[in-house]
Amino acid sequence: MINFKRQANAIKNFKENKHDKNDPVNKINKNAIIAEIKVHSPKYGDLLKNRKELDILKIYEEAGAVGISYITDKQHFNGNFKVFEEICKNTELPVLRKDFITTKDEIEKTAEAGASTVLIISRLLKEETAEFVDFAMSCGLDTLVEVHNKEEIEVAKDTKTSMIGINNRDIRKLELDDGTVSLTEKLANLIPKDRIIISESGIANLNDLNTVLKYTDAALIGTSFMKTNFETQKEFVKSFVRGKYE
Ligand SMILES: O=C(O)c1ccccc1NCC(=O)[C@H](O)[C@H](O)COP(=O)(O)O
Repeated sequence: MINFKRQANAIKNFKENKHDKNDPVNKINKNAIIAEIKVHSPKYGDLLKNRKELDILKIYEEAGAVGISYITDKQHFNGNFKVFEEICKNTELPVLRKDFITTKDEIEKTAEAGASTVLIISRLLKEETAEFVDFAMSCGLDTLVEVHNKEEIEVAKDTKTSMIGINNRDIRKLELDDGTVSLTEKLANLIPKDRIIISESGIANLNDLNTVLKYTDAALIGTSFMKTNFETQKEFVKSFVRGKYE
């Protein structure tokens, strides 16, 4: 029995059943998309625009996302941990907490909130990355270890993480760069195939998506989904979930 609350399992299941015409869900849901409820972008400002996070959650669920991401960092992304808890409570989908985690207390807090996955940034935790992954796993969480260059991939490979995320943006620039999906093309082949690979950030359209999905198992998308207005958001996200797969 697949536990869909576990992000790594959900992505594997999505991939394995992609071509199964008898599976009523995966017949139409072709691409594994982690959809981010992103309330603020350092570059574009307010992205929520008077909408409610839980309404966006519903739209993402109905559009067939494989998981949900939420940034709890307040300083740059205007995140709110209480909202994160509400999101976890109100969905059967696995939820990823994105933040600049540097303490084990924050990992425990993430598990207590009912999240599936916690982001572990190798650039931030350096030689402590493996220890933080082990700790998160002992709390029952999946881990997404984020990398942005070859050296960070080496760090990620030395951990037990099930998922490695290539961030197409340089997080040090706090999103004032647009990111480039060519980074995923460049780095994905350096990651062992026994890990689930996720391309994160800067995926703006179906061309970008098709590019990253040639190399990865899933894509994490926030800004372009949030910039679409409420009326057309479901169809827009659906177009990414069902998009042409080469
Ligand atoms: O990625 C990080 O290291 C990170 C850590 C803490 C807060 C935010 C962080 N990055 C921003 C994002 O997570 C992006 O919003 C996400 O990857 C979606 O990207 P985009 O589609 O370009 O909005």
